[in-house]
Amino acid sequence: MTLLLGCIADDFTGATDLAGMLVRAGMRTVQMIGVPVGPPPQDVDAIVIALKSRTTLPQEAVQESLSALSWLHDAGCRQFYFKYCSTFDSTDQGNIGPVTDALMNALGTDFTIACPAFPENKRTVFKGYLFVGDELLSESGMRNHPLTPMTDPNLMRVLQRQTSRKVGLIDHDVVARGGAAITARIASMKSEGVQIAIVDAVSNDDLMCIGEALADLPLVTAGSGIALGLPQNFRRAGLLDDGAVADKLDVPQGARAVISGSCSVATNAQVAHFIASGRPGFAIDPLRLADGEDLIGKALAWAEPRLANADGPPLIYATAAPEAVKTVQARLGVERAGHLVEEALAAIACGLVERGVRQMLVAGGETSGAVVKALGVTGLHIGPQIDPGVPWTTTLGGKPLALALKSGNFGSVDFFTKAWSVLQ
Ligand SMILES: Nc1ncnc2c1ncn2[C@@H]1O[C@H](COP(=O)(O)OP(=O)(O)O)[C@@H](O)[C@H]1O
Ligand SMILES: O=C(O)[C@@H](O)C(=O)COP(=O)(O)O
Repeated sequence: MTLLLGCIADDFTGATDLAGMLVRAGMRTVQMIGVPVGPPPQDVDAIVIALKSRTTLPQEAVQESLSALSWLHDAGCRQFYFKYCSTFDSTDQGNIGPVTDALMNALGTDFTIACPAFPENKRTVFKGYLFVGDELLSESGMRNHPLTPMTDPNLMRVLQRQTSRKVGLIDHDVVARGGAAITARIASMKSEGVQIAIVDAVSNDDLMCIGEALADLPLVTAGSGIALGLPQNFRRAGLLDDGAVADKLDVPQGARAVISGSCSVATNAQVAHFIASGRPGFAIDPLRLADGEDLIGKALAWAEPRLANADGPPLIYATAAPEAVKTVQARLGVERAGHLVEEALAAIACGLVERGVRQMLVAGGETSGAVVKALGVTGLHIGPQIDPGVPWTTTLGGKPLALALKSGNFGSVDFFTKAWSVLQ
C-alpha cells in the first residue's frame, strides 16, 4: 500500500491528536517532528508533520507549511490535511488563513473546507459559531489564552479576516441530510465563488457524512475531528485494508514525570487535582526565572529523589490562572514570558531524561513543541488513546521514551494520574 494522507499540523499536541484519530480509524500513522529529511517511513498509510507554526509570524508559518507539503507530495500522498486547533487558535494576522491560502495555491485547488469541530471533546460548530462545551468560544477559557486569545465565536468572520478568498458556510441543515447533500452544496458554493467553507458539525455522525463528501478534495483544513471520516473513503476506493490498526507500542521502561506549561482551564484543573491529592508538585515562577534564579537546577534537584516515589511521579509546572499569567505578561511581554517558560521546561525535561525518566506526560501544545525539540525527537509512533485527542506515543530519534503530549484543554481532571495505566 502507498501513502494516502499527508498532514501538516500547526502544533505538536495537535499533531498527536490528529495522528491518534487516524490510528483509531484504522490508518497506520507516524508523526514526524518538523519537515523530514530523506524518504518516508515504510508501511504507513498517513504521515502527520508536526510544525510549531501556530503562533509564529505568518510568513514563517507559510514557508514551513509549504516545505512540509512539498515533502508529503514527493512522498506520494494522495490527499492533504492542514490540522489546526479545535478552538481555531489564531490571530487576525493568521496563521490559519495565510497557510490555507498558500496550500491551496501550491496544490492548484480552488475549494476547501474549514471545520474545527471535535464533538467528543465538546467542540461543536453550529451556524458557523464555535462552541466549547455549552459556551460560545469567546465566553470559554479560550478568551484568556496566553498567546491566541479567542474573542470572536463566528468562524466566518474570524477566517474572513485572515484571507482574501471568499468564506462561506455549509450549515447544519445541509450536513444533516448526508454526504450527497454536502457534495451538492459544495458544487453550488463553488459556482457562487466561495473558496473556503466553514462546515457545521455537532456529532460524530456529522463528521462521517462530511468525510464522505471530502473524498475528492485535494486539501482538507480542520481540527482532528474531520479525520474520523476520511479513512472510509480510502477503504471504499480499495486503498486501505479493513484491519489496518497500529496502536501497539514497545514501551521503554524507566522513571516517570509530568511537565506542564499549559495555562488552559482543563490543565489548571488537572494540576490542582494532582496537588490536592497529595502528590508532589514544583511550581516554576516566570518572574523568578526572569530575575535569573536557577529554577531549572532547583526543579531538577527537587525532582531527583522523587522519581522513585510511590506517591506518584513528580509534576513540574508553570501552569497558572489567567490573572497570574496577565501579571507576568505585563512585566515580561507575552512572547518573552512564553519563551522563557518553554525553554525552562524543555531544559528540565532534558535533565529529567538524563536522570532516568523514560515515561513523560507533557501538557500544552507550545510546551510540548519546545520539549520534544529539545529532546532531539524526530518522530513519534502513535499508540493507544488515554482520553479523546491524547494518545501515548513512543519516540523515534533521541533516547527511547514514552511520551503523551496533552493539548491544554484535553483530558479528564485526573489525567496526570490515570494516564499511566493505559501504558501497561
Ligand atoms: N505562568 C505563566 N505565565 C506566563 N506564561 C506562561 C505561564 N505558564 C506557561 N506560560 C506560557 O503559556 C503558553 C501556553 O501555551 P501551550 O503550551 O500551547 O498551552 P495550551 O496547550 O494550553 O495552549 C506557553 O508559551 C507557556 O510557556
Ligand atoms: O484540536 C485541538 O484542540 C488540539 O489538537 C490542539 O491543537 C490543542 O492545542 P493546545 O491547546 O495548544 O495544546
